[in-house]
Amino acid sequence: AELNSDRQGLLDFASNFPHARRLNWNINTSVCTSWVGVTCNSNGSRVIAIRLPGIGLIGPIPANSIEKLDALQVLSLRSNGLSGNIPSDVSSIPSLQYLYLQNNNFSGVVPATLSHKLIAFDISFNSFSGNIPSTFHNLKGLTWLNLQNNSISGAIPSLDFPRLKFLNLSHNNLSGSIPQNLQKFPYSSFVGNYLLCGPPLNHCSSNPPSPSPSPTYQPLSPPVTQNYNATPKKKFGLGPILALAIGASAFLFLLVLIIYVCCFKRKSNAGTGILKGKVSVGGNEITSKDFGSGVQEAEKNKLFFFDGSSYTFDLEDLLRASAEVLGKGSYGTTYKAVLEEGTTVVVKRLKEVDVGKREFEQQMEIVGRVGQHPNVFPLRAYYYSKDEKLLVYNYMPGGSLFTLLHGNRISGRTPLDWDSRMKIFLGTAKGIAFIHSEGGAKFTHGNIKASNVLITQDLDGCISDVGLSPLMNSAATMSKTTGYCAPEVTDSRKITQKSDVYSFGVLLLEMLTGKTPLQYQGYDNAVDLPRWVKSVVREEWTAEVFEEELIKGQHVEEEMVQILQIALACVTKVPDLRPTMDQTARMIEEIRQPGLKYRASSESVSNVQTP
Ligand SMILES: Nc1ncnc2c1ncn2[C@@H]1O[C@H](COP(=O)(O)OP(=O)(O)OP(=O)(O)O)[C@@H](O)[C@H]1O
Repeated sequence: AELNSDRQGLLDFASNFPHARRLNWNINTSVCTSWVGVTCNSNGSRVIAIRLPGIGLIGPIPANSIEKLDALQVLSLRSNGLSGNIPSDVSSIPSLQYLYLQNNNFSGVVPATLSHKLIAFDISFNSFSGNIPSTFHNLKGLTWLNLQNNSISGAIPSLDFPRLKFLNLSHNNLSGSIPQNLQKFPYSSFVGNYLLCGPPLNHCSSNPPSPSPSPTYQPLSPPVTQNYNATPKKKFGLGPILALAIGASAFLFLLVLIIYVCCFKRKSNAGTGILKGKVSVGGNEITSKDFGSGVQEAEKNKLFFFDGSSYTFDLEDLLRASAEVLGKGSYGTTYKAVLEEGTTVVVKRLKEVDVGKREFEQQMEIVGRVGQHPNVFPLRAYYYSKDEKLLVYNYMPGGSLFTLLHGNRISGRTPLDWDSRMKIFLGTAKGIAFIHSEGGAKFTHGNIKASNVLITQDLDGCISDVGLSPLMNSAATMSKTTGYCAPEVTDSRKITQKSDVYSFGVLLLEMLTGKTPLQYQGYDNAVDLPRWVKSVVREEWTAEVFEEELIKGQHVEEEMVQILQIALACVTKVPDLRPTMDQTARMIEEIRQPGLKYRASSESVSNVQTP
């Protein structure tokens, strides 16, 4: 019954807009699966999000329509031609968390009745007037508030937004001093309010600035009473009048220049979104082929989110985000993208995908399932079109194991201690073992390496890029994995669970030696890390294998030797002699918990020469 009421609300809304026919909201199709821009909860019983950005809706929001959707969490109607007031029954839907109405023609006063659950509220670039209501006080969870470019006047109330991360009140008619608790926001949050003062704008002077204040202007101190009769009136000569005229013209010229510069800046800022083709590399903005270029206009809402993802942005939000290139890997380019509402995600733009839509979607379904293990990095959303394939992940501020191991050394920071390494050995092994248990125990990873082990907040290892190798052109995927690649894998079709075990063995050696596995030249003319380690061990120089800093640690040598044995078992040349990933994980676990009494049944471990 509730879904019926949601459906009716949507139909009542659409009935007001001739363009809405394009939405394909057909009474005979399923609201949750077929209606464009509509998202339901996981059991399909309620509509929780409406995202209709830039689809040409013109006119007022009809009464008695959207307010019927009383489980709605996201309402995005931005970049349309909507006008009139925002019905208070809509803005106060109790479950509403994200309200995006920017870039429309709304007018009237800023809505005072808002859902207490609001996290983001954006009504920028409209024609709202009136004051900022003091009822905003109730919005304790607000992280994003954008009221820029309206005609809002009056003083800024001293609002307490404990979670606010983004604030923009610029280009309104606000006046008075900026409340202290908002002074931490930048100049750009307040600029363009000529009667506003105090940090980060100019300090407030005791005389209210001219021109004369608006009716709601509240002077900071009582106005200075002027006794006009007290001073004798002076007659001005031609000189001062000329000076005044020149001064006034110079001021006008300056004003025009400032307005021009502001407009120009706004235009160029609008181009920093990924869709606009500007991304930054190492902090420098560059123009590059953007990852939105293959997105068709009609497909902008087809971002597929996995269950458990708390993100509420749509594809257009993503494409407008400002982006920074994190790196170019064998599967494509990876971007860190910061969305308008402040969320940071990672977007992988796949190149050379070798499969059709159906196969891609089937693989994504498995990837979604595998991502439920704590040591497997979950995919949050994906987009597929003929020309563009995008994958969305959480951003991990801890970076990858590669940076932790090798980046730290470059920057002179303390190397990873042994306990942390043990935790990462075990976590990563468990993650890969879980991957191998999926897909009828036939699933593989195919690209295990240090940059694909992301580091969680509690310093655990989480294996990323899961399930991508079967999607890719086989030659392309092998280009960057040579140092980790098992000798039998000549192209990606030859990837097996045992070749993953080999790569994991290389990863263990990398963490023991502190050396990168690629093209290592060393003893015995060895060219890769496993061969180098084996040659050193054969010469009974075992201690030389370990990273110097590790040797300094106390009582860990025995554990290090045990891990070395496991690593060498994993990099055994003959695939069948390598342990399984599950066995490997359990062997690592047993080092710290001998009570488990696990012994690998494989002869592989006993084959390894004890160092
Ligand atoms: N979710 C994430 N959070 C933080 N950093 C990430 C994330 N995903 C990837 N990275 C980092 O971004 C960089 C580029 O990643 P990408 O996966 O494109 O390349 P790669 O791991 O070097 O190669 P490959 O494509 O073969 O996996 C790597 O340093 C990687 O560790």
